[in-house]
Amino acid sequence: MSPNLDSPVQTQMAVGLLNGPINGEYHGNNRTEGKPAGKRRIFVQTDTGCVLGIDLDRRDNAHTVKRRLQLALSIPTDESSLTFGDLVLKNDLSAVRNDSPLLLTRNLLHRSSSTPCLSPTGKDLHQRDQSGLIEILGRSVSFARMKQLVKDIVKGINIGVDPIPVHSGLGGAYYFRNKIGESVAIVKPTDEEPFAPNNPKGFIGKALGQPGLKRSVRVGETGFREVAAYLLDYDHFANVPPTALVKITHSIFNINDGVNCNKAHERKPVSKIASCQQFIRHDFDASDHGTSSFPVSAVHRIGILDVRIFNTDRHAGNLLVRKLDGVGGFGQVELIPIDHGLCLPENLEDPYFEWIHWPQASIPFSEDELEYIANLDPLKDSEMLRMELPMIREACLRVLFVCTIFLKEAAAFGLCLAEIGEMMSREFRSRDEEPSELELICMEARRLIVEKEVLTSDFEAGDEDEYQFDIDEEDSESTPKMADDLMAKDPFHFGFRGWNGWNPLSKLEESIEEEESEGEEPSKPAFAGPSPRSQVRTVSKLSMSLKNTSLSEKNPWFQGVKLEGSLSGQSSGNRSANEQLPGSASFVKLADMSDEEWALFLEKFQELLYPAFASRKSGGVGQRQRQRQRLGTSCQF
Ligand SMILES: Nc1ncnc2c1ncn2[C@@H]1O[C@H](COP(=O)(O)OP(=O)(O)OP(=O)(O)O)[C@@H](O)[C@H]1O
Repeated sequence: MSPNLDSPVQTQMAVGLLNGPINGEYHGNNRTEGKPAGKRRIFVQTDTGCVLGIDLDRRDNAHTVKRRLQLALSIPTDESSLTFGDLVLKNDLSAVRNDSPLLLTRNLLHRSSSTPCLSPTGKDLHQRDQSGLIEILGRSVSFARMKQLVKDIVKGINIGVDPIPVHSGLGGAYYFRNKIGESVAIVKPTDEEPFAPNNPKGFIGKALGQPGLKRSVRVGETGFREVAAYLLDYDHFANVPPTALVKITHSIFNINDGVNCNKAHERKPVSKIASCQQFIRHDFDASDHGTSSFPVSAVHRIGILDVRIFNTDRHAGNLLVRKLDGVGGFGQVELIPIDHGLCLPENLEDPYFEWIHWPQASIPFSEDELEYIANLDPLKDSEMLRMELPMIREACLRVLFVCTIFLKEAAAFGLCLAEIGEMMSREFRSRDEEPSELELICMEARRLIVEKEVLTSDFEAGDEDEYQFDIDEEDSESTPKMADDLMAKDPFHFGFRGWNGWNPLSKLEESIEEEESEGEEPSKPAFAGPSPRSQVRTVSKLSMSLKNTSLSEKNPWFQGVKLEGSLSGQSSGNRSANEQLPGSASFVKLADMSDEEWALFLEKFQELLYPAFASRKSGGVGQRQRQRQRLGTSCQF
């Protein structure tokens, strides 16, 4: 078959397991144990959703994989890129582990959201597919429960119990059942997410890997986030149902024909990468019921998880409620958090915490909760996720890092869940979205490290006079053109320099004394290292003051930056998969810092927290009473 990427292909065949060029051997489900050293099996998903299993041996590299895909899918090797999380695989495949899902994207000229999902060619591929109906991708001990679940589903499928499509929600989802017809799992294929090519509900138009419903979460990447939330929920603290990433084959799944997105009429078994979560019997969700019966501890535990993972989609529909009356619960209920596909975004944006105004969230954390929070270790969390979900992007892990530190310090300081959630949430003033206090702290930390770098390099070069001259020139003679140039060079630095002669520090100095005498003596900071209080008070007050100032009013450049997304759209000489995400309306980017800058950033970030919390506490009542004009950004429709 000659390559014709624009022709509609109406049918989709089951996954082909492409063996090595010289009769590579496949070892069924006994993957790692049965394989000779160096053998791995990977799953390659095209940007239109098609999934192919490929056995690799030591000699394979990205080029040989693409060659084999070219034979199967007729995509010329020079017109496609193979990516694995952040990595564009040029040649070396050593970072790719057994059972990893890779993404094959066609280069722009040949990529179109209307391009159909190409079928693997050749009947023998189909016939050689020896992989099981459902295979768990990953080997965490946390998936033990999932193994039994998979067995139950396979038994159901084998005796002809069909899955049931889920009608609610925007994405494709299916209840898979056991042999007696009970729903035991909800399966959400990654290529049926909102906007993904095979979405069954009409929300299509993007290829896998492009920004999705939330701009900081790419299409096709919600599945591993669901798993990340489960894996991070140590000790089942927040009650996230067991969840795993699976490769699953069934004819129920949806394939759009790629031209006008009609469903293919002929249903054939098709393989998908999907999240698979245990089905939890429940009575209603939190949107159907008053929240007063919700246990304080359940709200706290879910809130703690949401803060750690920066959940942008905790709407009431994503909290299942189960009555405990049957077992002597007397009106008590259990909460089950679901749908974590929009957590761990690649940038800080606006989270959505439904619980933020529930009275439970204003009750102080219990001793147990404080102990759980104190024991959280973002370094360990990141290592664990890298190990279990190797496709996870570093940008997501940095968000996890920042949020976990923020939570730990805030809880140790004595803030309650509602206060923490509010500090992480953006506000809308005069129809402008403004950065959250958390974002302002991050922006300030970035500014400080840039400033430190500039000072260090200038000090080393011994040209203090010249530096002073530069500053003066910037301050007095900035024009839009110059501002663009400066932003391109150093957006954070410039963004917080005095604007149009207005120096926020002069205002701030006046209020420091007042506030100190008014406020209670705050508790000790939880972070180790030198007390940052005196050093950082001024800069932190700058952030807090900015929070109470309309940024776009004071700083015309700021608004421009936000609209253009320049803050998040920097590029570097090194091409990485990360760069494919276009600048979004984020105020601060974490992913573009080098390791050294990141370490410095975390140090500055931590230093800035204590004064920020103190400021929050001292102005807390007024702040909380202020009417917050929040526009819902959850994804519930
Ligand atoms: N683990 C579960 N157990 C039982 N029911 C579930 C579970 N997960 C999801 N559901 C049900 O399936 C519905 C759709 O699931 P979910 O909200 O996760 O899908 P979605 O497409 O991501 O939805 P949304 O567009 O609201 O984000 C839910 O409203 C809920 O009723």
